[in-house]
Order: sequence, then structure tokens, then C-alpha cells
Amino acid sequence: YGFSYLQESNDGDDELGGRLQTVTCKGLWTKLDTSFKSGLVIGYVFSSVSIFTIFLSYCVPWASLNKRKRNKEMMKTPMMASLMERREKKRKVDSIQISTFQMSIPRVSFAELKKATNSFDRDKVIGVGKTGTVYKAAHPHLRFIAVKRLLLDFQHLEEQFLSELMILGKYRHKNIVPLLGFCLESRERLLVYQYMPNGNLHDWLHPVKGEPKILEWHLRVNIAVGIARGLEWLHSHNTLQLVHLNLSSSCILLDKHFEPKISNFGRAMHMITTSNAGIFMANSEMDGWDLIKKDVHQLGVLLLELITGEDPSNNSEFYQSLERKFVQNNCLSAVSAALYCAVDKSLLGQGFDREVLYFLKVACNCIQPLPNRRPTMVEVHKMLMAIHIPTFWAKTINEFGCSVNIHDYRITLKEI
Ligand SMILES: Nc1ncnc2c1ncn2[C@@H]1O[C@H](COP(=O)(O)OP(=O)(O)OP(=O)(O)O)[C@@H](O)[C@H]1O
Repeated sequence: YGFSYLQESNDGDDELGGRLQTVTCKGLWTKLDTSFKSGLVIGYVFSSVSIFTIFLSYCVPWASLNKRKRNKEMMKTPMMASLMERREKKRKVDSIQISTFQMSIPRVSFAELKKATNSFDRDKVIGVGKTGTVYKAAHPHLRFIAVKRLLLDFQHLEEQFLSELMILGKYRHKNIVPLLGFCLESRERLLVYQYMPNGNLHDWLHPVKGEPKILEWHLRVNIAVGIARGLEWLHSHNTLQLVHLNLSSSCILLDKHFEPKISNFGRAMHMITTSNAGIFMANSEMDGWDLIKKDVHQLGVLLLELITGEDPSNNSEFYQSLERKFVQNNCLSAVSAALYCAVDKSLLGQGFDREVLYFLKVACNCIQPLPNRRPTMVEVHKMLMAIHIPTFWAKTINEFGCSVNIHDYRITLKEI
């Protein structure tokens, strides 16, 4: 339109037309230039925003995916894995701190325990384990206590500490050591137990030369029954079934009446029982039955130690030969008979030889090489009770000086 107008005006006065043409042309060009420019700017802005949006929508997810991939790769490096593990443990410890209020275990300050043990005085040491040192101490409210101070430099001890705390914080039983308190301050980890005046079973079965420590038959049977009762309770607890997995005579503590208390739950594991899938472990794929039978085997070794006095930590030859005995002798009675000569001689000829033999049979039953042949803890407890009752009667009758034949009181022990 502008050009045709200019053409028309050119036909008139040339000079005027020429001037007019120049002025009008300038204005029109300016007009045209501005609208073109603004159009160009709008178009430019619009297209750049669209390109930028498209770029973002495509590239950002890829970038975050790559970042996640990179993180995953980094997690595979040992350093990162251990860092994450530590972070996870710290989270666990923190959550323990919170859940402490839900447990009945009181938290004790490090200063309090330091004072009670006289700054962890060497004279107060009552035991040294693989995981720490145990001190005897007097506490104003808790009377005599045993304070276990875990070694500081072992990372895996953190897990053991948590395990003991979580298990003993929940479980209360006549045959499980009572946990009275705990301390968790910076790098210090301490556990406070009720003090057991008769120490551990291992020291009673293997006294140092010259020490007058003798465990009578009725006490041994009572100890065996108590351990089996505690384990049976753990294995068949209503809601929180548990396997111990670290049984030995040194983790059986004895109170002033020689009642056994199972301790050392650092390796214990929770079990989950389902109606269709059987029993499995809460934190792993392991078969629960195998581990239950592992506890039964460890109890069997402990029963053998109780009756023969052979120390499994020193006399591995005796315990290694057991499996051979099962291969050579095809039935349980034959194995028991083969082991009879190893029975502690001080236990024989006291009027309980029949019970001693049954006890030996129960032990052999528990250590059978095939786990599915071993009895359950409920059965072991029942069998030991069948030995305990006549022993108890015999002791009571002897104490009261009655002239009753104890054999009348013996219940018929089932053939095992
Ligand atoms: N509550 C307690 N009362 C009396 N003595 C205890 C008590 N707790 C532990 N002891 C003594 O301290 C010893 C060491 O105990 P601790 O539990 O540290 O070691 P452990 O049973 O050898 O196991 P580990 O070596 O795996 O730590 C025990 O064998 C026992 O003699």
C-alpha cells in the first residue's frame, strides 16, 4: 500500500512529490521497522522460551538419571559402602535413643558408671571377654551390678551392643540375665547387668588347680534344666521368637542359688513363623529350622561338658570324635554307651547312675549330625525334667534323713 501511494504521488509535482516521497517514505519505513522489530522480538522470545522448555523437559530427567546411576556406582566402592553402613548404624543408634523411652531399661550416665567402678579400676575386673571387660560395682539404687564396657575400636561391636540392648530390653525370664541399664555416650558403649555371685559355669566345670569348686549332680541337672527352659521360652515366644546361636558354658551365669542365666545375646537372631512358609530369620534368607537345631546342638555340647567335664574350647579332639562315633555306632544307645567311659567319675556311684546315663542320652540326641534328627527344645526340656524330678526328690529325701527308697519316687524315664 505504501509503495502504490508513493507511485501515485510521483505523477504530480515532481519536486514536491520528491520531498513528500522522502518524508512519507522515511515515516513509513520507521513504522514498518518498529512493527517488524517488535514482531521479530516477540517471535524470538517465544521461540527461545519454547526451545528452552523442550531442552529442559528432555535433558533434566536424563541428567538426574545419570546422577542416580553415578551415585549407584559410587555406592559400590568400598569407601562409600562403609560410609553408608556407618550412617545406617548411626540412624539405628539414634532410633534406639528414641525408643529407649519405650523400653524399661534406664539409661545410665558414663560419669555414674565411672564412679561406681572407681574409674574402671583393675581390681574390679570380674571377666574379660572377646568384646569387652566386665567390672563388678556397687550402685546406690541397683545394688551390685556387673558393668560391661565394650571395646571401643571394633565397629562390629556396635551391632552386638544394639542386639543385646534390644533383646534384653524386651525379654524377661528367670533363666535370662537381667539387663539393668545401658550407657551410650559419644564412643562409649556400656551394658549394666545384675551381678551374678557365682560367676560363669565354665569356671565351675574347669576350676583352676587348687580351687575348691565342685558342682554336685543335682546342681548340674538343675542348671541343664534351667538352660533348656530358657531356650525353650526363647524358641517358642508368642511374638518374638529368637535363636541364641552362641551358647557355651562361659555365657551361662549362675546366681547365688546356682540358677542359670543365659547371657551374651550379641549374635542372637529373631525368627518369623508363618503358617505356610515355615520359619525363617527376620534379617536373612536362612532357614529358621536349621538355626533352631544349631541351638539344640550347642546345648547338647554343653550337656556333654556338664557330664564329662571335657572343655570344648580346649579338647577339640574329644568333640571331633563324636561325629565318628555316630558313624561307627548305628543307634543312639550305642553312642551313649561308647561315651559312658568319658563321664566324670565323681558323678558315678552316688545312686544316680541311671539318671547319668539318661542325661548322656539326651546330650547325644542333641548332637546328632543330621539336624532334623535332633529333638526340639521343648522335647529336650521335657526329657531333662524327667531326670530332674527324681534327682530333686532324692536330694530332698536325703536332706530330711527319711528312710524312703528313692527308686519308688522315680518316674519311669521314657526310652529316648
Ligand atoms: N552379670 C554378671 N555377673 C557376674 N559375672 C559376669 C556377669 N557378666 C559377665 N560376667 C563375667 O565376665 C565374663 C566375661 O563376660 P562377657 O560376656 O564379656 O564374655 P564372654 O561370655 O566370654 O563372651 P564374649 O567373649 O563373646 O564377649 C563372664 O564369663 C563372667 O565370668
